[in-house]
Amino acid sequence: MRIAEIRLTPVAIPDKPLLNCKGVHQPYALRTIIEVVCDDGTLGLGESYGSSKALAGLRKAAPALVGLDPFHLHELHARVLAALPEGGGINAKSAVADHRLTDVVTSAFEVPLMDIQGKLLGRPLYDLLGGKVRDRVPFAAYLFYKFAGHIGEAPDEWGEVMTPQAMVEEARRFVGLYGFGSLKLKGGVLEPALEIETMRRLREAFPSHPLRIDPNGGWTVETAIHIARSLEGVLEYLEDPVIGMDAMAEVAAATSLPLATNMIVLQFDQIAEAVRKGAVRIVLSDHHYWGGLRASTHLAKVCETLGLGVSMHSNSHLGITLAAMTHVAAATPNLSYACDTHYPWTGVDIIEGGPLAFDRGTLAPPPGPGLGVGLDRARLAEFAALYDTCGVSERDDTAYMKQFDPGYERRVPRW
Ligand SMILES: O=C([O-])C(=O)C[C@H](O)[C@@H](O)C(=O)[O-]
Repeated sequence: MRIAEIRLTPVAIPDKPLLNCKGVHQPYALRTIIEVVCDDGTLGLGESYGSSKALAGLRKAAPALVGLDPFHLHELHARVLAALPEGGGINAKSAVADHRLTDVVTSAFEVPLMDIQGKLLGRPLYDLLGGKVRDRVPFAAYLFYKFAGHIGEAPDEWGEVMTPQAMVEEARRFVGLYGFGSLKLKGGVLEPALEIETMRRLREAFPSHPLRIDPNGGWTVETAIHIARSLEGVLEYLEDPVIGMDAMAEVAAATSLPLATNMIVLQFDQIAEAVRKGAVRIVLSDHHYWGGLRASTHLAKVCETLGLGVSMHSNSHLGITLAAMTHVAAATPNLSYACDTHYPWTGVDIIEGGPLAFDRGTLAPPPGPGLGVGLDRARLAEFAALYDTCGVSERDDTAYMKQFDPGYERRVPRW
């Protein structure tokens, strides 16, 4: 059996005006849906970033994969490296490092190949990762400060969330609708005193929910140490308070709170320095850029060996990604924190049966062989058409923020 055809479909999905330290989410988030078809007709599904750089990398590598045995994942990586000899970075979120394009592209194709493997074997994907160690995977509510609505539009159903009290209401709604048992706040948006107050109010309102805050490196070392010390005993961990390995190490040394990251440890060769410097105690995995699902379980093993915790990062995404995250989380013994997910914010999907439903904040890996999800082709066509017409071709939270506030400047750190 060999790969016969690969189809790449960029899609745009409606998103909410969610704030972070660099601006605000545009009205549409971009993704690429990947279909890998084998010569016997078996179809594997995947989902990756929708930025033009990611799409260009996927498009360039795809022809080189025709003829590949879907079980030969080392060869997949070798073919991606050969097809993208210039390499390069993608999806920069920090001053430290980009995600490696070749890892992103390998990851993007590894998921559909493993979906195919599962379908051929008649086994769920988690069985190809060592079998599941939990039946249900816990996810965290991903709380955002937000504007009431997009420019020129009526307020959305979540309304404006720009105060600590409004955030408690957002959290109540998330917990009420989805049953989430952990809460993560996207910070770096309001001035530090207000974000400290937000976390304290969340603690009062949800006394037993683990809490975390992630300003995406939006604080100076001084601010971060102040906030960390103020929230000791309140948070389970503090994610990427500052930019850079040395700055993270300085904050880590000044607080008892464990620091987590998806900004200073993005690939395997950054782990050793982080450990040497004592910069982080928890690494956030993400199969989209760590090299795939198997690489995510390898990361977990490395973290276990080094005494680091493992949690899971997300970006705006659809159900193929959520299914993949759930399979890998189900098969990762030491993934001991609830996974991040943006999924409820978009609330639409291109998978058959509509969006996957959380129960008590958890998801079971979809049943059936492979990933366990199929494509709703009408919905795929709808969001592909939206990609062509929506006017968004790159994520640029800062440019969109300037439409709300012409004086806004991108500053990291901001506070
Ligand atoms: O944990 C993170 O760093 C993220 O979730 C990255 C995202 O891009 C987040 O900052 C967002 O959606 O604004």
